[in-house]
Amino acid sequence: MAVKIAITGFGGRMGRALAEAVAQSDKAELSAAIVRPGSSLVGADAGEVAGLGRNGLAIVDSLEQAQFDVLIDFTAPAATQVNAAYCAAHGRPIVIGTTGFDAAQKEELLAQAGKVPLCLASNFSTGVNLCFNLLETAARVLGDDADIEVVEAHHRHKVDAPSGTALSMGEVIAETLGRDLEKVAVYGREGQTGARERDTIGFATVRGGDVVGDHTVMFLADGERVEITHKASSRLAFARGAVRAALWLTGDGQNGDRAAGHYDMRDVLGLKA
Ligand SMILES: NC(=O)C1=CN([C@@H]2O[C@H](COP(=O)(O)OP(=O)(O)OC[C@H]3O[C@@H](n4cnc5c(N)ncnc54)[C@H](OP(=O)(O)O)[C@@H]3O)[C@@H](O)[C@H]2O)C=CC1
Ligand SMILES: O=C(O)C1=N[C@H](C(=O)O)C[C@H](O)C1
Repeated sequence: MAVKIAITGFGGRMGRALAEAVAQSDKAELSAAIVRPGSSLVGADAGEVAGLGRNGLAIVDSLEQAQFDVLIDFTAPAATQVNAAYCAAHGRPIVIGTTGFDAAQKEELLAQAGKVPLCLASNFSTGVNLCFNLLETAARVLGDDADIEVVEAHHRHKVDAPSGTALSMGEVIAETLGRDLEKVAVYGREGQTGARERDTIGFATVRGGDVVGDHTVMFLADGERVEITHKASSRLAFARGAVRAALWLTGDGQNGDRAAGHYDMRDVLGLKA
């Protein structure tokens, strides 16, 4: 039996990409498409809204009206909090791609992982998760001799900065080097900054056009530099990863749900040592 997937933020860029990724999977089916309460999309055909052709599923505006085995949520921090609490109260696994949480929001969100399996990742593409492992190696080999800078570029509509992925890259590097990212991060530079301090990790943000998501980490040493770059050219790269995570959380609908807990995409891909 196909795993029943519900998607919140259905009318958004990722909501539509997720619908396409679910349609491409032979192990999953779209069972609910949820939008903001009162949205003009309520009652519209989900397949048509996603550009996939009519599928007979009417869009709804609350999780109470949805039947599902697992929820995929790419919305905004406040909405994700509410949706995760609903899943925890109703024993449903949840995949979360939303970025831009502050520390308190993240702590509250992760408390739900005590009740249900929860997969939270700033980036669900296979390539970025591979990059996290490459960054660990690069940091181990070069980190003490190199200045480390993270540069990211995204489309003009993105509302949070730096991107969740850039922050995750910084966290992976800082953890590998035994540094505390909160203390060493430098977010943009302007004016009389003084010379660069060796242990800092810099972040630079570019916003514009239709860039799906570019990330480069530079390890800048004396006489040489290494750059690790990922460029997404389609949101399907994220959406397919999120569907894979949803199937993984439910044991592909065959083996029952995973144990309650906090997972990420590197768990799903088996990329953790
Ligand atoms: N982890 C990953 O791999 C990726 C993560 N992202 C993240 O996913 C999130 C969404 O990105 P994207 O699809 O581009 O953004 P969009 O703005 O296109 O979509 C967000 C959707 O969430 C809905 N939404 C926002 N707030 C609420 C609310 N309070 N209640 C109900 N619905 C709400 C919006 O509804 P409405 O239109 O009515 O406002 C919209 O449909 C971002 O945080 C982004 O950073 C994006 C790509 C990949
Ligand atoms: O908002 C986006 O578009 C993206 N957000 C994620 C992030 O903040 O890292 C992932 C991806 O880069 C696209």
